[in-house]
Amino acid sequence: MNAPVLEAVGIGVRYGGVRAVDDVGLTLRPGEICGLIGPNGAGKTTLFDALSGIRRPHAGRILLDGADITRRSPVWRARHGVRRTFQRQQLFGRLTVADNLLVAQEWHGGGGGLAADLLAAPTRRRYEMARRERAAAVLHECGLDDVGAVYAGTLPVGRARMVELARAIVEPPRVLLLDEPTSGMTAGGEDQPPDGGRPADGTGRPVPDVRLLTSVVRRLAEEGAAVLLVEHDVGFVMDLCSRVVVLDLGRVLAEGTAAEVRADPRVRDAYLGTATTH
Ligand SMILES: Nc1ncnc2c1ncn2[C@@H]1O[C@H](COP(=O)(O)OP(=O)(O)OP(=O)(O)O)[C@@H](O)[C@H]1O
Repeated sequence: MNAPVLEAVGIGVRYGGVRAVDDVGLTLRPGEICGLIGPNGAGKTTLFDALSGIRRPHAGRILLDGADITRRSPVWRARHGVRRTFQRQQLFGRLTVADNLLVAQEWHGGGGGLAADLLAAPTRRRYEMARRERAAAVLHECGLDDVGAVYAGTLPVGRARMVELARAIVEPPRVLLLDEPTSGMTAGGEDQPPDGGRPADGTGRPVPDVRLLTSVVRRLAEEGAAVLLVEHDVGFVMDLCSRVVVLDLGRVLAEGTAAEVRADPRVRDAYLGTATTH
């Protein structure tokens, strides 16, 4: 088994008296897609906040390639390949979709930063072209060809979520944390009218966002990224994830393959009885 890329050991996060995350351990290996499920308030987003550096845990350590990054900033983590999307979108609404990706490339180091600015003009142009090609390829893969010039704030929720994903992966991630990525996305069928530039399936209809998302996540994992996703759609999680971790009241209630977790009576009692199972 390959070495973990990201490890969380004994993580604890409190809000005043509330133990939102309590002694949680988690290991992510390159190439795996891991689901994080649990009832509302279980601590999933709080754990994401700790892993991505937005919230400092009061207990525990977070390791990237075995090195302690617990005190590193969110920007440092993003630059080192730990990327996330948010439950409530955080796009730059007054920038175009293409510019949202451009800004992410600068933040994530793909722009070359000051080093690129100081290089001779031909080298700088090569950087610039490579960067634009990567952005165009990711926009295409995410079904966003037709909205590159559109202001991100004007997009419907599902497509804005795809832009968030595109922004997180425009420079290749090592760890990708997706917080409820399918919420607001079309699953396909009659609710999704054809529109120009989007990839079409065999029937000529555009490929639904959820299917695009699935294929992007699988491609990233095949290329060695570790993916952790929070999702209330249990059917989606069970289909996509090789491993599932169940949180309840801030603690890990169960962990295993999708089949193991589904069969666990404690998980059924705490969560699956009430969850969405498409
Ligand atoms: N900013 C905050 N201040 C105080 N308490 C908070 C805050 N954010 C979350 N909590 C509490 O921490 C606990 C964990 O919340 P969290 O949002 O991490 O759960 P979750 O599993 O992501 O829930 P959901 O599925 O509803 O998004 C809950 O009891 C919640 O009320």
